[in-house]
This record gives sequence, structure tokens and C-alpha cells, in this order.
Amino acid sequence: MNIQLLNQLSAFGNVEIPLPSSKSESNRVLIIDALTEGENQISNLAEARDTQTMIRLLDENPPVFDVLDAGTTMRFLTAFATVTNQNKVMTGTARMCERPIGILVDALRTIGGDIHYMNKEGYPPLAIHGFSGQKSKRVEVRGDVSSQYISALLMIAPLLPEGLEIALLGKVGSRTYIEMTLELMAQFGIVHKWEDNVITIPAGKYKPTSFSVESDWSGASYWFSLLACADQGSLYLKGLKENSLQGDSKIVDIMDRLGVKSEFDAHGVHLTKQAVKGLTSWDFTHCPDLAQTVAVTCAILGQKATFTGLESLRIKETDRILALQQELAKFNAQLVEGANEVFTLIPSVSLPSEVQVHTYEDHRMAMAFMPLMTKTRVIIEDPEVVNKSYPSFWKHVALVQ
Ligand SMILES: O=C(O)C1=C[C@@H](OP(=O)(O)O)[C@@H](O)[C@H](O)C1
Ligand SMILES: C=C(OP(=O)(O)O)C(=O)O
Repeated sequence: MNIQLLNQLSAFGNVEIPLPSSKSESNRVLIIDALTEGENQISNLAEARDTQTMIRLLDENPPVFDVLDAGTTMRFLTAFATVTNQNKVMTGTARMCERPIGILVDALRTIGGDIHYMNKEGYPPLAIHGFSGQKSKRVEVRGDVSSQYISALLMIAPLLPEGLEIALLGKVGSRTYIEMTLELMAQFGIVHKWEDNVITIPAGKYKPTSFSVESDWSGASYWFSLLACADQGSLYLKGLKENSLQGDSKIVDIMDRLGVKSEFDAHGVHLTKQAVKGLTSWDFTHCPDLAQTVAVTCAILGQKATFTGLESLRIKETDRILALQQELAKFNAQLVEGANEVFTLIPSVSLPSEVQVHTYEDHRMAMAFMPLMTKTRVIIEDPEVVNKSYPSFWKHVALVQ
């Protein structure tokens, strides 16, 4: 196991961070591209392993699609392989085979897909045996487990002869990711209607277009956190837009409360320090990937806060609630579960002189705990885990050190 030692760092000058491209945007655009007749001009695709895996599988088209640990790649390619009538095995890491996919498989079977579970009902690996023609133009999909099932169905919907109506059942989480999918589809010529809980996509063809992927707001969140925790400094984050397709741009509002001022120009955003206004509560239902960043920031800054909307964290790269609880405890902070899924973040009272962070095969555990280096010596276990979304992360950390 590799270990990376970070020096204590409480202040830095004005540093420009190049930022990686968004893997969420990239993986959607790659599926749309694969479904477009004609040539798209796509630039700035993510270096993220999740995106590079998607590119490789689409290019090489092997009989087994091994997505490794990439959730979007698993869900989007399952829908893609089904409606393009392929025979395919869908698999991934041991953890990927613990992440549920039954809701998507049920919906694809309703539409006409022939899909079998190879091991455990409701989970990868899957055997896809093609598509026997459209059997239904309506599916009902629970909205509270993963929005990725809904995005996967939306992107393949125009290919279906009768289009598709997706009725969302119950609470809808990660709604901003569904909106991102619909907005991208619109840029490639596919219109939709979203009335009450039903999204309707007519049959149609994606139109060749040119599209440049924006920088990654989830990856940007760690830099906001670093500045919030530092005594002094300023940062310029390149390639971010104020009006983003990415819901994680909400980090601007969260960090405004935690002492970071954001000013946009044509090429990115300038971050400077301002007085802490205080963050007492936040609902992460629509920005789950920010939860680790914000929990660690509050723990370091002494901000007691209540967090809701964390339910989906348990089925991501690891059980992120448990992972946070265990690692926060190492510097005397707590994430306490109360009634009705309300969590209280109790900040650190005293910091040890060194903290060794276990990363649970989760890129966001490694990146979220990096800002602790403003206060104490930090050892991050398995630093390469960041490759899933942000391979150049440690190179960028070296820019501020
Ligand atoms: O569609 C996407 O690109 C994503 C949706 C979210 O997942 P859930 O919908 O499962 O919350 C998010 O956590 C993930 O990192 C990326
Ligand atoms: C949850 C994540 O990704 P995925 O679900 O696509 O594996 C993530 O990047 O934090």
C-alpha cells in the first residue's frame, strides 16, 4: 500500500489550479456520441479512469464490459448495450458487484431487454442478451436509489421506436444529474417534457454537434475546502462556469458560508478568503458527492452542522457514512446519526500531530481529507485511488505546497 505524506501547510500564495474535466458530462456525451449517426466534435473529455474506461469499452467493444469501479459507466453501458441489441457481460470490481442495479434492469426488461443476473439477483454481473423490440413505452422507476438509472434510460429513449415515458416514483435524489442529462440531450437535438413526475422523450435522432466538456465541480470542491481551512491564500480554478450543468457548483453557496468568496471571469473562478458566516445545516440530496468535502471542512473549521440527504452515500464507492465516521474520529470529530436520517457533524476539539487517513477504495475519501494538511501532518493511504475521477490531483496539490 502506498502512502503519501503531506507537509503541514496553513498559507499559500495565489495559485492557479488547472482542474480536470467533468467525468459526469464526459460519460454522458460519450454515450450520446455512440448513439449519434454522424460525427460530433467533442473536446476536453475527462482524464478520469471512469471516462477512459468508457472510451476504451466503446472503442474496443469486447464481449465483457468490465467497468472497474465506475457507477455511471456500468449503468449507462447496460442501457446502451441492451437497446443496441448486443450480447454482453457487464461486470466490475467486487464493490461494483455490491452496488444495486435491479431498478435499471427491471425498467430495461419492461422495455424489451433480455437481461439475466449471473450471480446475485439485483446486482452485477449481468448477462445482456439483446433487445427483442419495444414492448412498452412507459416505465416506472424509483427515484430515491440512484439517478444514474434514470439518466441511463433517458439517453437511450430517443432510439426506441415509440420514445419513452419515465414515471419517477417517490422521492427523487440527485435531481441535478437528471437535469444535466436532459440539458445535454437538448444540446444534441433531443427535446423532452417533464410534467409532475413524468419525463417524456419522443423517438428521434441525436444531431451531430460540437461540445466542450466543462471542468469538474466535484473536483473543484476540494480546493474550496483547502482555502476555507487555510489561514491565508487565494486560488484560481480554471475552466469553471457560473451557470454550470453540474449541480456540484452548489459548492459556491456552501463555501460562501464557510469563508470562501467566489468571483467568476470568462475562464474560471477566483477564490479568496472572507469572514465565516456559518453553516448550520445542509441538505445533500441533490449534491451527494459534496458531502465528504463539506463534512471534513466543518470538522476542521469548528462548525457544528446538521446534514440531511446522505442516504445514497451508503451505496457509493464505499459506505461513505461509515468511512467518514471512522476517519473523522481520528481527529476527534464525529458524524452522529440521529432520528429520520438527520446527521450531526460535531467538529474536532483537538487535533493530533499526525493523522493517517484510510481511503476505502474511494477517491473522495482521499481528496476530502487533503485540506487537513492545513492543520496537521496527514498521511493518505492508497493515494492512487484518486485516479477514478482526478488522476492529476496530487500533482495539483504540489502546486500549493
Ligand atoms: O450521473 C452522474 O454522473 C452521477 C450521479 C450521482 O450518483 P447517484 O445518482 O447514484 O446519486 C453521483 O453521486 C455520481 O458521482 C455521478
Ligand atoms: C459516486 C461516484 O461515482 P459513480 O457512482 O459513478 O461510481 C463519485 O464519483 O463520487
